[in-house]
Amino acid sequence: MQVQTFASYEDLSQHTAEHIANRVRQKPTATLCLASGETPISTFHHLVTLAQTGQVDFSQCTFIGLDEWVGFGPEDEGSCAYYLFRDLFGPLNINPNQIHYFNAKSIDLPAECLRTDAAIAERGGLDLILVGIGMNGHIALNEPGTSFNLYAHVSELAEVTVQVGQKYFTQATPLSKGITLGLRHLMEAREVILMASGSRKAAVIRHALQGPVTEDLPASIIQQHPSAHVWLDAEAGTQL
Ligand SMILES: N[C@@H]1[C@@H](O)[C@H](O)[C@@H](COP(=O)(O)O)O[C@@H]1O
Repeated sequence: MQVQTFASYEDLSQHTAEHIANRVRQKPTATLCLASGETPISTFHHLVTLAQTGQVDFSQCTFIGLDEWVGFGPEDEGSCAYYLFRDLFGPLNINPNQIHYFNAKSIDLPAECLRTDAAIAERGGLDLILVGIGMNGHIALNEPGTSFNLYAHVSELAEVTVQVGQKYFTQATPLSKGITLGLRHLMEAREVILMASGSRKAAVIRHALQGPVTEDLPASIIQQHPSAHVWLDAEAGTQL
């Protein structure tokens, strides 16, 4: 695990975008899984600029969705997919057949999980997964207590996740479950980037990186990944 702290959120975002672009230059058919949430937004803007100025080409990549609130889809403001389409897939003109995203409105969510597991396996695994970290140490929607051995699954959201998740919506929105890639996908990905920004993430980053590896703190598993980068801005790194 390589940990690096950048002076600012901008520096963190630019570095992350350059790294992802480099990987795509090396492997234009890469299978990528990129988190939504606030943290990677500026990274996405940099990626769009790099693509629009001809410095990288995503037209042969496959994008796998990381997670979604059950009952929500790309057309719903506040969903995970909504932000990805708004900030990345839309501006990059990604062809829908390059995107594999959970249908979190499906009446058969276990089948959605199997479909997603199969999509990843068919492509030979994830080349790169970019994740954020929740206030309780969740990764994607793998909440504390989730087995490290799961592939895609439906999760019961923790109370803090429901509360913090309101920031993505313009009005109070009841959330109870998520559909998410599992930590086994994270561990099997060829490369992992965990990004964190802001002082509110400093304590959970310290616990995840310097505490025991435990299912009680899902992000701690990153300590065991052979090719993991943890990239922070100065505020998120203050407790290390
Ligand atoms: N489901 C998302 C995660 O995929 C995200 O990475 C994390 C951090 O979000 P943010 O970047 O907004 O802090 O929590 C959310 O609940």
